[in-house]
Amino acid sequence: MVSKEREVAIEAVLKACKVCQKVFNTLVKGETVIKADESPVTIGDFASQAIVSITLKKYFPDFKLVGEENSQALKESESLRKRVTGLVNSTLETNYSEEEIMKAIDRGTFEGGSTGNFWVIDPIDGTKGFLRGGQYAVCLGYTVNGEVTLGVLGCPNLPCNDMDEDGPKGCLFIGEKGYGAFQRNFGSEEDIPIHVSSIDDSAKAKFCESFEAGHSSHKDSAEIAKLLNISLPPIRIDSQCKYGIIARGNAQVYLRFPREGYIENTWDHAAGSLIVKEAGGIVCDMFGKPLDFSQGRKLSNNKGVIATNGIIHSQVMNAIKSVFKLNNVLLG
Ligand SMILES: Nc1ncnc2c1ncn2[C@@H]1O[C@H](COP(=O)(O)O)[C@@H](O)[C@H]1OP(=O)(O)O
Ligand SMILES: [Mg+2]
Repeated sequence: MVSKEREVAIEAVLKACKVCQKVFNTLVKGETVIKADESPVTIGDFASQAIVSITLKKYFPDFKLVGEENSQALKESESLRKRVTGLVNSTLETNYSEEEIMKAIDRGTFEGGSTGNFWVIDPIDGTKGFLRGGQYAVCLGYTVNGEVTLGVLGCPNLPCNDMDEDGPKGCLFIGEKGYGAFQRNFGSEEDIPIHVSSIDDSAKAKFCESFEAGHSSHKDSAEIAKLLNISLPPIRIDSQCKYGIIARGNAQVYLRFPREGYIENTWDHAAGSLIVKEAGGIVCDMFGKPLDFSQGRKLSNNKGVIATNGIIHSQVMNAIKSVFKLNNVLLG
């Protein structure tokens, strides 16, 4: 059974990916002088969130949305407002006013929490990857009583087949609680079931982590990889695409160790973590606690993120424990 939410989420994410690709092709490539407050990524973020919000409203008029963006910057800048409005209208072939676009973006100010149904959107996850022409994702999750039940990731630059850079690119990952995980390539209507890797020997495993060392300690993950006898170099890519490559078996371990004090946002993990779980993997924080999406806009009960194929999960958690004990970090 395919839920209405799932079909709507796919439509919303595909349209948002379209606007992101348009922004990249016309602004990132073409624009040489960019004002700080009107960077392509800012414009793309707002346009993507507006498109997702407008699409959700079409089918679910009372929807609630936890989104990364709000319209404050658009209220303060007429030219930003005009550009975002123009982009949304040209992509959707509509004629929304600037006020309607800002209202759509501001649907994303919902606080989330442990009760009721709401959507969670990261309009462009991996902004640095987006600007580099690397990996980024449009990430849409659906939460029921504090638990993610649906996740769709749109990954416009991700190779469709393994990590084959020479083949076709652009795919969706779809996960629905109890129904498994799927990949749908851009331009196709076929949902291909995906599953985590069956590798049971950590020495043969591949791990992935943030491209940006500032987002996750590369030093700690290298120590953990050494303990696990992982010899292959890490796959470093931006965004929730990392969850996608774990879910389809290109890597077995995703390690995320942010700096002390950093609390993750729910929109950075909602969709991807469900997709890995539905593909047969395990997702938790660095202490082994499940990610708790009932705490509002932040994962305030968690620290770091670990995703594995499940089979080598306990080995990975043991290696994490010993590395952080060695480094005198208090483990819960
Ligand atoms: N210091 C940080 N530590 C961990 N994650 C961060 C940090 N700063 C930003 N992020 C978030 O990490 C996500 C991208 O992570 P990755 O490294 O996996 O690509 C982004 O959503 C980004 O948030 P933002 O969307 O506000 O830029
Ligand atoms: Mg993000």
